[in-house]
Amino acid sequence: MSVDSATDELLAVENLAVRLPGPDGPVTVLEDVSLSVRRGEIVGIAGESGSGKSMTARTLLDLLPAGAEVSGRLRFDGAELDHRDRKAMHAVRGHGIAMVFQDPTAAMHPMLSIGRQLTEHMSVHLGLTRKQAKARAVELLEQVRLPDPGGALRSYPHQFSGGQLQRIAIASALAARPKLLIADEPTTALDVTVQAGILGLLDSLRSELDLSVLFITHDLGVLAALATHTCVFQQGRVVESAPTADLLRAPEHPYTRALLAARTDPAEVP
Ligand SMILES: Nc1ncnc2c1ncn2[C@@H]1O[C@H](COP(=O)(O)OP(=O)(O)OP(=O)(O)O)[C@@H](O)[C@H]1O
Repeated sequence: MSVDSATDELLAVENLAVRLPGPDGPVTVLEDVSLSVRRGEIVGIAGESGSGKSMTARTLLDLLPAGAEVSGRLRFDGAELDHRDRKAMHAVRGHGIAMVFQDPTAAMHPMLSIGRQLTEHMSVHLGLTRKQAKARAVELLEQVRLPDPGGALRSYPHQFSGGQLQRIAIASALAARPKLLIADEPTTALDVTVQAGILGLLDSLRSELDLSVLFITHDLGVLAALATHTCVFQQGRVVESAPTADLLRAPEHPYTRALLAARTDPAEVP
């Protein structure tokens, strides 16, 4: 590996295994998972429901259920991460890695204005004054191309469309200037055109902020124009890992081929 590619690395996961307690003893949910993300790169994680995509994200964010057994190596931003070191994991979760989910309202309070949600979060976690937090909130909403950021701060979640709410959730996730954004099916609940807007936004943020993105999806096709590299998960393992263009053009693993074949072309739906 050249020096350049070594310093370029933001995240490296090596031989990660996760076991969760079950009624009949520990259940393996991840086995021998390895992947890496460079700075300013979007990497896709694809696989069916239950394949371990979210568990991988939850391991990185230290959000595993109590009693989880984790083994393997995690390296983030040049430092070895010890998943047993709660303080170090907490620091990474707070500042280095942020997450957006399929349902943007999941992390929002329906009765609080967008401004209050964004600024309170920043006052508590980043120690900003009210004025600083408001200025930062406007800046964040501009970054996610939400029209009229000032007006948006005075509005409530129900006044926005699903796509706009997802932009606000992304703005909130960017508040602490994370280096890695984990996006777990962020466009699955959206119309196709709105979906394209969010994908375009993530790619712009990637280049403007040198942000890395781990994009989780069950739809391999979404990754075509977005992710440079894709890992395909099946039953808690990475069965194929390749540059996205190669993987889509010539999938090697039968499971990847099946995933591609299972894609529904909207034009074919009667
Ligand atoms: N709290 C839990 N305790 C035990 N097993 C769990 C728990 N949560 C998830 N699992 C199991 O872990 C495996 C991986 O689940 P995971 O949520 O990572 O899948 P996924 O690929 O993200 O699926 P989806 O697209 O539905 O979110 C599944 O077999 C699931 O049943």
